[in-house]
Amino acid sequence: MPKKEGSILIVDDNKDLLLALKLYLNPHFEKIVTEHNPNRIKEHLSKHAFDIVLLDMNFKTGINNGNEGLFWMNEIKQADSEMAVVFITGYSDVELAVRTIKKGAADFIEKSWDERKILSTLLSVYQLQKSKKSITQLKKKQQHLKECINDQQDVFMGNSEAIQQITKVVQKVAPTDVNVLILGENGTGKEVMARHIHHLSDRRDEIFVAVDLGAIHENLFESELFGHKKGAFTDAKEDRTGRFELASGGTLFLDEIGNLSLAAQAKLLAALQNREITPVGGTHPIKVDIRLICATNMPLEKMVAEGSFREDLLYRINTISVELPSLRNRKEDIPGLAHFFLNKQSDKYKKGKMSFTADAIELMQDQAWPGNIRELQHIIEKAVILADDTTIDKDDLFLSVNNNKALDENHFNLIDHEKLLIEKAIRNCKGNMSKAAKKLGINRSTLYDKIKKYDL
Ligand SMILES: Nc1ncnc2c1ncn2[C@@H]1O[C@H](COP(=O)(O)OP(=O)(O)OP(=O)(O)O)[C@@H](O)[C@H]1O
Repeated sequence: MPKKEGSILIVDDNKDLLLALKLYLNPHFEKIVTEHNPNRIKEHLSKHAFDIVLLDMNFKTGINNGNEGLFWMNEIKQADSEMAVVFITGYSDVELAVRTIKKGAADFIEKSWDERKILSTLLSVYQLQKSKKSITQLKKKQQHLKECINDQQDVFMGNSEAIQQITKVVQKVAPTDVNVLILGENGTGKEVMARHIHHLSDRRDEIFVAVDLGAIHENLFESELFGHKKGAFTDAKEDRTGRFELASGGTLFLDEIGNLSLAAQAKLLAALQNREITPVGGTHPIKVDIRLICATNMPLEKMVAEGSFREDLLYRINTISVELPSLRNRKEDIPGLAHFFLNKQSDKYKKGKMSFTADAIELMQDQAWPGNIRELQHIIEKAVILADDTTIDKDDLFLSVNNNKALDENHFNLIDHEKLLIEKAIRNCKGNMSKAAKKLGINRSTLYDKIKKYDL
């Protein structure tokens, strides 16, 4: 016996018919409520979430124009516009039936008492109703996801020369459908930039799907990206939609593209060239319409020269490429970013209005930030959590002076670099001068001479 599901309210003035229908339908539906008085329909609807109302067309004897049924259907639709109403009519009146369906009825059944037909009509209306409900639910979820995407647009881009240049390019490129490759060190905001491009594009109301290719096992690459059919391999317990299909209509963001094996690169290239994918175990290809944005922190051109990245794939993904600067190369943006994170975190941890001292800002601008914006964000979050009052000074950042301190890429003064290296070695060796000297490749007395000379 199949699982009983679905609930029906049956409204008819003929009590014998109500009883007969209830007995007959009982094994097939989870809940059946019968009512002979149409005035009580709304009361029933307010008490229970029905899937279908099975409604008599004519209640008053002698009148069979169906108007009464249409009146009650309107009442039902006012209470619940999505409710499926199926009419019961004693008169084989096709015109009337068509009129009811035009007005919003899901279907109609005749009182001719063809049991199988009644059941099959109700079951198919129920299935349709179930699908409609899940579509409504999916739309709500999609709306929620879009709102989350918009939330993530809460970013601080910055005013540095480098960022202004990039913003100009991005504004031109975003509304087109061209593929974009975003380069940059870890934590420089590649995903944030990809979302920003999506947000500025004509696809902004569609989905943005991000895939971290570095986190996908080689064996699962195809199934993850192109989907699979139930039974295609041992663990394929049911059909699965791949990320390409999921992103169709919207933007697909492939992060860490430099991590793909050559075999996976070939499969990806074929999908991008044909703009279609075939799920693992599937028999026919599915068209996909995606805007592709890729990102990596790896030197793809060098990898092409070495043979570990396909040149044709690189050409396909980098119609336009954007290189995000490291944080140490956009120091002018550090105060803005720091304040942006400070406001966000102080709101999150309900710390009230907080501020930095000038020394704290200076210290942050002096750091190397190997983890870039992500690291800055973490440091500020930690400082906000641990702060005793609303002002964050340099000591509250828990960054030791000169820790991670970096010199600008264009700083070529040898002495400055030597000083920095000596400090770093001493710190690394926790003050053990013999070890530090060994690390630096000099003897202990030379190290002391240099410490004295540079007043370290
Ligand atoms: N412009 C920005 N404004 C605000 N926050 C940002 C900005 N750029 C990056 N972030 C924050 O920094 C963190 C890292 O950003 P994101 O994940 O985009 O970097 P990524 O370059 O893609 O990193 P990875 O190379 O590790 O994948 C995120 O928490 C993000 O919210």
